[in-house]
Amino acid sequence: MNINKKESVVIAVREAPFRNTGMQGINDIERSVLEFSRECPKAVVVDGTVYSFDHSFDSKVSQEQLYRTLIHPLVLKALAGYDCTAMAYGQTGTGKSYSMGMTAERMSEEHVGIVPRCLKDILKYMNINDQKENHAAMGEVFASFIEVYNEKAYDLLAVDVNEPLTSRTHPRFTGGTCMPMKSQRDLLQILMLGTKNRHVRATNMNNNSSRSHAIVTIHIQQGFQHSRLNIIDLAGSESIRRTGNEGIARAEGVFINMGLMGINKVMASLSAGRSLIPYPSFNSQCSLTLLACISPHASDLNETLSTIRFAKNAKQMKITPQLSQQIHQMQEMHQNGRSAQATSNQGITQNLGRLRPSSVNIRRRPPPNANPGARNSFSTRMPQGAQPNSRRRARRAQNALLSSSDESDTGVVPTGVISPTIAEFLKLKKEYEELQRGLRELREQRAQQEVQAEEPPLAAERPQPSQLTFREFASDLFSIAEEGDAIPPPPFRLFTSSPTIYNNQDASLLHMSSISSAPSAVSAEAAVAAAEPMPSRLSTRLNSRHAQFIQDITNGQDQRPLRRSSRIASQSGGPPTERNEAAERTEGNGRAEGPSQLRATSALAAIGERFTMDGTVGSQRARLLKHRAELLSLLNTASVKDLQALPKIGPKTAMALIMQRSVLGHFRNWKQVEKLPIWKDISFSRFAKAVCIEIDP
Ligand SMILES: Nc1ncnc2c1ncn2[C@@H]1O[C@H](COP(=O)(O)OP(=O)(O)OP(=O)(O)O)[C@@H](O)[C@H]1O
Repeated sequence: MNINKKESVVIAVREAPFRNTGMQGINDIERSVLEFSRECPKAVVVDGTVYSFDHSFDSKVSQEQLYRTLIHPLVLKALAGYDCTAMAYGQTGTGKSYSMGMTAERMSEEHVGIVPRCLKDILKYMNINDQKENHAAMGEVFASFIEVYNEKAYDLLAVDVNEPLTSRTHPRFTGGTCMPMKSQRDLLQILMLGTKNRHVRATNMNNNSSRSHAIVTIHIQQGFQHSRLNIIDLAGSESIRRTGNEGIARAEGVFINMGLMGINKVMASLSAGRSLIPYPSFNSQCSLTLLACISPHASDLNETLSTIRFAKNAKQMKITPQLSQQIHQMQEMHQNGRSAQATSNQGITQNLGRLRPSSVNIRRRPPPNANPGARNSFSTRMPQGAQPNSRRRARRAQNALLSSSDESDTGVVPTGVISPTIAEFLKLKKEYEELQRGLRELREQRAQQEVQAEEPPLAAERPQPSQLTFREFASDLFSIAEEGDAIPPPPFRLFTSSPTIYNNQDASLLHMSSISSAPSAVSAEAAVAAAEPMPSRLSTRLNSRHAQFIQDITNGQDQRPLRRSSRIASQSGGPPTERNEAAERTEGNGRAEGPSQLRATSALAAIGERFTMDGTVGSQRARLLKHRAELLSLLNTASVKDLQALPKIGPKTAMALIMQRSVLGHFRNWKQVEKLPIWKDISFSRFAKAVCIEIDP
């Protein structure tokens, strides 16, 4: 059986009888706004306008005639293996439930609706009955009954429908309890159970108004073929103003209208040619027959016109019916990634009697090797304007990063590392730059001295302590001893959380350099010992001058005059500042230590530190690693604005960094940072140089 596209969507209108208003004779007075003509059986005239459909039925049409004309062809399609849907749409009280035959009331044959008639024919065609052993049966038939109430799906055949766990299911409900059907009695049972459980309420417009959308699905199992016939009784669209509903009924009305709006959207999608629709009974492969129920009342004209519009739009839907077997095979292919050939026919059989997956709810599978924890992160919105290519590149890079399990990088953030603030970092960076400059000058000076020096005997060359002032010594080393200038702190100590390096006696610094901050505690041996591992590139002369100077300071033989400020400080006995404390410490020598001496001490510390570093690669490396770890910690905590304060980091890079950080959780090591795709415009090495992490110990 081949179905052409035109036959796949069939639209019909049916006129409802006049409502019983309770007012005697009113129906005799009121004229219908609908006109039907025998000459044009497909047309209906609404308020003077002609609308044409596949079928139009006036109020006198019988249930049997309606079924034979409209639904019987659909039954034949279902028996041929196609999924089909018959749906009633329209204003409340216009006979949708009556037409569909959803009620279990005992009624005369003429009033029997579509569902029982469909089942009767299907059982007959399949040679199924409950009298015989069904040896001659061509297959099996099952039925399910579900409702969608307030946007939630309920299995009306569940034992206790009010039990939330058994009745409430996923919104994209695609199946339900399937009962085997062998006779009309079986159907009556499920209709009784279903209608008993279904939400119905008396309203101004209908004494028995359905408050939910109901779906009876007849499953036809013929060998390997499994097709479905969905019969849908939609709740009626209602104007809250006209129904006068309040409370729960009003809320129900809102949900009903929302659900109908959803159907409108699906219809619009199908009209636009989209094929991925997440509804099993309303999709691009499922043949559809729509029965639009309209009211003859002039007072309902707006609702009638709205229903007519809905029916006209429904005709625009692009549906390409496919054999349900093909659909299931496609579904299996998509869901399991297996070939259609491998699809187990047994699986289809097993699906019956329990929830059956949607035949078209195909979702793209995530990449098999994707990190499950990070999968959600990929759905994180990319910055606006990001091109698909850049998104792809970013994803690739992220995958690479996530799959990299290299934890061996020495920049791993140690626990307890305090991240410096951006302000601190920038200050430290400035200090670092000054230090670099100072060291550069020092190297140049040393080079000059080495060229000039003719290596005289040490004893003769070494000046007397009294002859060597701090200024002379410091100028030898740093050329920065001008009063008020900062003394450069030692390298690699800068990038810690403590920015107070200038003109302060940093205890830890001195400790690290093996020289105590108190001159009295600096022994000549310690100083000489600190000076001993003098690097070969320092001249011997410089080395000896340094050692001599340390000894002079230790012995209090420095003859430099005190500065006025220091004298005042020591005399006033004011609050003990660091400087005053230092001054007090020198009381034993009868002299207070002034700023020059403090600078000297700092300079000593710097020199000692440097010597130690030159002599001990391990400590230098440790400081560098600490700096790197701290900076990495900073990258893990700073805001976009703060990150932009870093050198080489603009708004785009900062934003990208934050995004990558949110994807990864945090940067585990510098290798991860280096591999980020954000370094396209500026190379990572330039950034590393700018933030001083490229220094290799
Ligand atoms: N063609 C018809 N012949 C005889 N009675 C009808 C016909 N259409 C509807 N009725 C009667 O009208 C009343 C309302 O019909 P029905 O409950 O089917 O409306 P509905 O559109 O399903 O309303 P709702 O959307 O509120 O559920 C019922 O009592 C029904 O028996």
